[in-house]
Amino acid sequence: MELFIHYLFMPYLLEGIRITVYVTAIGIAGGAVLGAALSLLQLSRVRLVSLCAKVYVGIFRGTPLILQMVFAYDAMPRIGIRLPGVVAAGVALAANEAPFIAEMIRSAIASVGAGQRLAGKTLGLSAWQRARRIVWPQAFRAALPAAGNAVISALKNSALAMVIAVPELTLRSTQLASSTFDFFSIFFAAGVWYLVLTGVVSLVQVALESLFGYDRPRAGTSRGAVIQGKAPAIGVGMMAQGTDRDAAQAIVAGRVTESRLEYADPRDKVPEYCVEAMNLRKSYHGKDVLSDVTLRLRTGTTTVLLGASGAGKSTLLRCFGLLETPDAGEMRIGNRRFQFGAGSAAHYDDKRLTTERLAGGVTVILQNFELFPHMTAVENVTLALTATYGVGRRDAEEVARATLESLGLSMHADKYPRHLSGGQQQRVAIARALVIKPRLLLMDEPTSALDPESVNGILELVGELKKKGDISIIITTHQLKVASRLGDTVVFMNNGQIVEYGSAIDVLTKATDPKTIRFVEAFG
Ligand SMILES: Nc1ncnc2c1ncn2[C@@H]1O[C@H](COP(=O)(O)OP(=O)(O)OP(=O)(O)O)[C@@H](O)[C@H]1O
Repeated sequence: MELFIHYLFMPYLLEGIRITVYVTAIGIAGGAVLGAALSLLQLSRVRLVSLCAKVYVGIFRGTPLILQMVFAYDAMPRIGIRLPGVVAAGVALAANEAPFIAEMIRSAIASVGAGQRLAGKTLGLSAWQRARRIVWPQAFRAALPAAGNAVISALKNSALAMVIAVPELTLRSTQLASSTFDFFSIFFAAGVWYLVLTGVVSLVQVALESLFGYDRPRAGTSRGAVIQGKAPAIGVGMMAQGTDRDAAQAIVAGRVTESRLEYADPRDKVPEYCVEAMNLRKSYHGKDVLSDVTLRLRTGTTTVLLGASGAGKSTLLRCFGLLETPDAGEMRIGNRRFQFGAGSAAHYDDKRLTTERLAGGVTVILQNFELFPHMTAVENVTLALTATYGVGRRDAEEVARATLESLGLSMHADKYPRHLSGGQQQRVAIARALVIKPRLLLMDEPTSALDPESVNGILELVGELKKKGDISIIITTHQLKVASRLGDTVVFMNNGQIVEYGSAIDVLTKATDPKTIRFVEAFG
């Protein structure tokens, strides 16, 4: 035992630990930079670039680290690069770790669903803002466990640096043991030090996971607390009441018009129709999903797109929301006109569609809410105000809290989405959409994931929104209850076509199309 303690704190071995940590640090830092570059290069549209990246991955993943260490130390001087052993070992470790880190980054980014990016688009965020505010923070959290493993494996792999005579912990232990023949005490002490180092990495990993996890408690600001302290108001009809809320709404109104991206269409130039579609067509992989859709929806009304699963409702809604571009046809959203297909000279890229969406005051509430899980409810609602409209953080938060309060969510403003019920999450999604004062609100299956009680709550909420009359709403659903309660107009879709159109009562009770009749009978 005495010998073990003696070796445990022996300066000769402690110096070995310092070198081990140094080699590992070079390996991880270099591997992270190289891995990030590799993950980007592998996605390159230039085939030669992506091919080079893949060849690199193939070579460094397929050969032993020990060979790479020897190669870095022996071969580099032949091309005029002479590195000290410690650095050569770190560089070889970095080159070896890079493909694994690239894979870790790629899978962490892929773990952020497409719906999250789409939700960012509905709020008007640019591609850069979506990456920075939505994708990377979630990918970072997803990568933390794998990153901890990568550091631990680099720490252990650094022992291979002994083959190029780097005096790290393992080499020093070996040298010491071969001169004293006290193998057990020396290797036991070295093993304990490796455990301490990997233990520290694990602790840092756990701390980071908890720091960036979705369960950490979040306190509201003092300004938020003032608004939170009031009795919750149920229903959007109450949004206009109460001086705090008026003030908050006035703030956003003022900031929105001052912001860098004003509505291109003034609100007083209200068109008769909020949406006009002429011969819209859309196909995926050669299969027609929308066929010659022609439709006109009056401004200020609520339209329900009804139909069986796969009828094309969501696709049509995404086209109206400028999240998808039809292959052919014409569309008018508010005062903005769009032409698609052969006769159109317009190029609708991501940036143009975002600008048009903002100009038309269009937003979409996606199926399954798509709240950002790394943000609290109030942060979700604040995002579009700060990122898209340039509202200051404090003002934006005040407006967001007021909006949440008006939807009966003041008690939940500082909770993460995973701590909210389905109905509460849907309300937050509605608050996130309403806070930017849309003129056209598109809701994709807003009640499909909810229990009957929450469905009634959402129907009431949208009903109150309708009463305000300054917003046009389009809802997709396959629930007749939604159509009968909310639809001024009901459109029945089948196989990408509109087969029935009229008032809710007409479509639900006097339909002439056989598919519609069967659907109403089956679900009525
Ligand atoms: N991005 C896509 N790529 C390929 N096919 C797609 C895509 N989006 C939709 N589709 C296909 O288009 C058809 C219509 O889908 P859509 O989601 O519009 O129907 P829906 O009526 O909204 O159905 P649901 O009620 O189940 O949401 C389906 O067959 C679907 O598989």
